[in-house]
Amino acid sequence: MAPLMEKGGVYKVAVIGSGNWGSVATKIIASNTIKQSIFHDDVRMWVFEETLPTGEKLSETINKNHENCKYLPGIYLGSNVVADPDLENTVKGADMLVFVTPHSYIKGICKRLAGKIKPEAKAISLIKGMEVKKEGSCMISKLITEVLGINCCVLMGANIANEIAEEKLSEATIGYREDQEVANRWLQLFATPYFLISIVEDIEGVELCGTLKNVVALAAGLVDGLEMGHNTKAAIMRIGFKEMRAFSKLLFPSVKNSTFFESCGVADLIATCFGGRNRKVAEAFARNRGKRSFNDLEEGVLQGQKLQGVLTAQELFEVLIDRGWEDQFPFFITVSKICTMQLPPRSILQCSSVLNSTQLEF
Ligand SMILES: NC(=O)c1ccc[n+]([C@@H]2O[C@H](COP(=O)([O-])OP(=O)(O)OC[C@H]3O[C@@H](n4cnc5c(N)ncnc54)[C@H](O)[C@@H]3O)[C@@H](O)[C@H]2O)c1
Ligand SMILES: O=P(O)(O)OC[C@H](O)CO
Repeated sequence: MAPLMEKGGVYKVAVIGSGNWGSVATKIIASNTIKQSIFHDDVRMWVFEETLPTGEKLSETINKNHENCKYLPGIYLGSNVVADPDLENTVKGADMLVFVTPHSYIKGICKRLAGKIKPEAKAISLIKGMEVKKEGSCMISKLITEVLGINCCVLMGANIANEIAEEKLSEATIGYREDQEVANRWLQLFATPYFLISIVEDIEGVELCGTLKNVVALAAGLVDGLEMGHNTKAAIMRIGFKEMRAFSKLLFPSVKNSTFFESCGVADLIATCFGGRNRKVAEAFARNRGKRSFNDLEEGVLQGQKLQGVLTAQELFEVLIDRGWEDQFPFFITVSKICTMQLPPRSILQCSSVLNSTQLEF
């Protein structure tokens, strides 16, 4: 008998990650795999195992109740979701790999998976972050491709996970390089009547939008904590958006202006600056006058969920210094120095007037 893949048949999907967005992404995917014959019904989801206060293992409760009671309580994931604490077993035989972990863990995960996945498998990254190496910065999709030797698209957008879990209308953007057929298959896996997706051939642009908006969201949260009001917040968002675009285009001249007007760009910036976790923790940081560290606040405010913006701000700082670009990005530099407590939260207001006076155009 011919293998299933050759008769146009069944793509097996694995999700690597089971946090807040990881669980929602799995719920969406599981609702689609069961409806579409090109996908294998079951979706295997890797769980970074932990023991709950009840003494039960998280993966066991997910499989028993079809709900992630720690990272997405109260939401039915689907009976075809199989939680698996064994990373290698999760990806065994999978044709489509969805990566959705905090960005700090992805390199270690990929190294563990090297040589253990199907060579013809395809990947997509939902991870908003980047990696900084001695040789320069590296997007997560590139890291996945380099370590695993497979094609990797990205999916980013104005996607506050808890709202999509309740099936409230949202949009997202898939970024791809060259192979549109693969991007279309990802669209088929993710699109639902409440999750509308567009596809753009600008992987770096899409991924940098998703990554850099977390730094702007920290600034928006600082402004909220300082009780500066809507006009100041809008000014901060505008300046941050400008630096997002300038940085992206300096790093990758191929990045398209139009990408910034997709869901991954301006829409995600707005959603995150009003409803995201980076904003929330930065607000708490400013209210504490910068006396409690982000690490300390993250634990208390997010209870196991992870901030991406603080690490990204530090990574961005390293890139800017390394390339000698610091004078062109006073906003990013200031946010990173506030995060490391070298500057007080109020400095965010001074850096915006500096930037306005420089009138840099990109
Ligand atoms: N939550 C959202 O609304 C949202 C929306 C869009 C994109 N994202 C992005 O998705 C990615 C994943 O975020 P999330 O919200 O799913 O996660 P999360 O922040 O809710 O949860 C953290 C996850 O990290 C896991 N973890 C903890 N220690 C670990 C370790 N040592 N190794 C591996 N995993 C470990 C935890 O088990 C948990 O699954 C991030 O890049 C985030 O920016 C999140
Ligand atoms: O909660 P945040 O700040 O990690 O942002 C969540 C998503 O990225 C919004 O699209």
